[in-house]
Amino acid sequence: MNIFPNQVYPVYWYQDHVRLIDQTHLPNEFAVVEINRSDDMALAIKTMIVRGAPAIGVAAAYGMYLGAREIHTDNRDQFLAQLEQVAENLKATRPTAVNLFWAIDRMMKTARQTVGPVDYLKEVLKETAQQINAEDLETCYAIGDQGLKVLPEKPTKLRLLTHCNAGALATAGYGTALGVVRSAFREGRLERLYIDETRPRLQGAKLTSWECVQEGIPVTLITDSMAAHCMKLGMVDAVVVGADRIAANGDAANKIGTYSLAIVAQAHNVPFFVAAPLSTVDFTIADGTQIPIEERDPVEIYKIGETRICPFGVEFYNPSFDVTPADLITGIITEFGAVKPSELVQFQERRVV
Ligand SMILES: CSC[C@H]1O[C@H](OP(=O)(O)O)[C@H](O)[C@@H]1O
Repeated sequence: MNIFPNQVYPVYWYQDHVRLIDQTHLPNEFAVVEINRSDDMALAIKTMIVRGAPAIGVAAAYGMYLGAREIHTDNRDQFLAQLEQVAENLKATRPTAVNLFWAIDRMMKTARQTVGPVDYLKEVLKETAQQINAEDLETCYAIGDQGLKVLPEKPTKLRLLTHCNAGALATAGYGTALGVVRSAFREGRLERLYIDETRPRLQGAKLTSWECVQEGIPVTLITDSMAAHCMKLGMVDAVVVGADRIAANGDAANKIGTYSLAIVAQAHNVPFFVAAPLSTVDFTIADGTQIPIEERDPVEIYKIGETRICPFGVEFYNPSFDVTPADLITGIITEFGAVKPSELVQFQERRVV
């Protein structure tokens, strides 16, 4: 159940187009962009106007419908062949979050399995994208409440720490890791949320802080390098983060800096939870070594705003994600329950594609 009056929805259908909150403008400007074409949706995903594994899955699903709408043929085989091209264009946007591929594959499967004229296929694709959107919101509510069951029982009011943004802005709404935080806050079980700023794109500082301030959730912003010190001082009762792709053994890819956070949490006996829907679990890969890691433009490192922070002449390395091994993860919180990483396989049959 959502009791937050200021809930935000980063991606949704409106009249005859898709609307996205432009997350590159937050927290200083709340801007909404209208997306009418599949190519524009692909660009919005690539440039992180919309970002966050489940959110880009929902966006890609709508991108598939927008692309279907642009195909002008009554021939089913020609329609499906052109829709496959739309799928490939959307898949080329970002490689790590499996939700993108899960949503696109679900849309393609729906098109192939639907009997009827092309116009009917288009209508079914629109309904499927809207269904994926609605399902993800319900999934986040469920993840939030499943997380409550595994958070430490003491202290009654917890001090949680999160990394990056796994909130409403990264999903269809409510959030995964931040969904657990919201559910804890709703039940009076949250003392404070510590937020890593999350260099280089600062999703923690810009997005997670913004979401929490909107809803009166008490937050403290720290730099990524402060997390170890905070845990050493006993300031954190548990860590809850999101994920972009989880392998069958429970290894989890998430925003760069998550792996080091998990090491520090283990060193200080702080429980470390990954919150994610089943659509984020990739059962086709055995472990995290097979998860593709996106590398982004180095400008994200060397510029803060318009200010260059380093001299010319240096090289850069900008991996956007890292992989936390399953043995550093206390539990994976899904919409069907929280499990040890090794127990994730029990949910494999419940992952809808
Ligand atoms: C709820 S998944 C959010 C996940 O996605 C973020 O990556 P990005 O901002 O690059 O899309 C980050 O890894 C979050 O944990």
